[in-house]
Amino acid sequence: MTGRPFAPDLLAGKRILITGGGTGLGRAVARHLVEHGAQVHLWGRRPAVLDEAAASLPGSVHTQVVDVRDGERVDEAMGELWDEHGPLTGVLNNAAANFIAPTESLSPRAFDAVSGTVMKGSFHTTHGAGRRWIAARLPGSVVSTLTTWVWTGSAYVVPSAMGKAAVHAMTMSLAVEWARHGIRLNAVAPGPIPTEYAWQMLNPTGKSGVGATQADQIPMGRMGTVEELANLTMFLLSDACPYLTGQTIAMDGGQMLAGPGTFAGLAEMTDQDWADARAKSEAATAASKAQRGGLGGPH
Ligand SMILES: CCCCCCCCCCC/C=C/C(=O)SCCNC(=O)CCNC(=O)[C@H](O)C(C)(C)COP(=O)(O)OP(=O)(O)OC[C@H]1O[C@@H](n2cnc3c(N)ncnc32)[C@H](O)[C@@H]1OP(=O)(O)O
Ligand SMILES: NC(=O)C1=CN([C@@H]2O[C@H](COP(=O)(O)OP(=O)(O)OC[C@H]3O[C@@H](n4cnc5c(N)ncnc54)[C@H](OP(=O)(O)O)[C@@H]3O)[C@@H](O)[C@H]2O)C=CC1
Repeated sequence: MTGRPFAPDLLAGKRILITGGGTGLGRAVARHLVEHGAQVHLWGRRPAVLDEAAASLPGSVHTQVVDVRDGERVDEAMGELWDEHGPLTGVLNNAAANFIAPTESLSPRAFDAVSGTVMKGSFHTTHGAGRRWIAARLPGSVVSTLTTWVWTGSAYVVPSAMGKAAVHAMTMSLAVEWARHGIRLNAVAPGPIPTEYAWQMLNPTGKSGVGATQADQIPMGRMGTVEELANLTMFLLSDACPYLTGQTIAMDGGQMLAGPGTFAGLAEMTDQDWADARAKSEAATAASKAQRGGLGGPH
């Protein structure tokens, strides 16, 4: 039970941009931001999707049609937003593209479509907000939605893993460069949280539901929830901990750390299995001791 740990005015006075905010996690997090007092701006490429999302959300929500890969359009839209509404206080780099494919089958355009959306899109948006914050001597908070692939990589989604790793590098780099301007950069790396569009890209046939999506291979035995992601994101976009910067926080129920090179699978062992294992290993130790002569245990 996640509950609502924050006061309803946690984000009062905040103006936050969510790229890719018309669907999935971006749209769901937008609802939480609005419900905690923020004015929210949604970017995406499909006007009807953005309009529908904005209409479904309570409170102050605005939309702009922006392809984040287009640096000039990002800067233009950022200027319009600031002129019409005032300075942003935060940015959520959420827009992404992805699909599973054997890497050797990818065309140059396919690589660019995925890696460019993640890497260039996050840079253009962060740069557009950051340079305005610096010019106006205003603080700001940037949060990017990454994946645990920034630490592990992932087969069959190489352009996405490369793009996310680049944004992880941007987060650490600009946290240092812009700290003196009061601009913080952090990131979240969620485990699987099922959304319609992402699952069409990542598990299109049902035959592709391997480790990444299997709840029983996650130590906590379940997928993540939108509420958990929203709470972590809101914490980072709020003034709760201004000293926190440059961090990418995994939120995956322990999935990344329970890899096949670890003993995570031993969670299946029963008490009897453990008793049998102990008896076997103690017998091996006893046999070893018998061969040591005078060189027994510690004194
Ligand atoms: C099993 C479930 C796994 C769960 C994982 C759990 C762990 C969590 C980790 C999740 C991490 C990250 C997830 C995400 O990022 S999900 C986001 C998914 N959402 C989207 O992708 C939305 C946006 N997508 C799109 O806009 C499109 O789908 C696309 C990515 C294709 C980009 O569209 P665009 O219009 O820009 O590009 P084109 O259609 O012109 O295509 C460009 C080139 O790409 C080639 N292409 C397209 N699809 C494929 C494919 N499936 N396989 C190979 N190549 C593809 C296309 O042919 C173009 O190339 P060419 O012109 O050379 O032919
Ligand atoms: N779902 C999950 O389990 C996980 C998701 N994530 C990350 O969370 C984020 C959201 O994913 P999720 O909600 O599942 O997926 P969605 O596909 O629903 O969201 C992606 C959004 O990005 C937008 N978008 C794509 N390309 C562009 C572009 N060039 N310019 C502007 N907007 C664009 C899409 O809208 P449109 O097509 O209209 O432009 C869409 O709204 C992503 O960064 C993803 O990598 C990370 C870990 C796990």
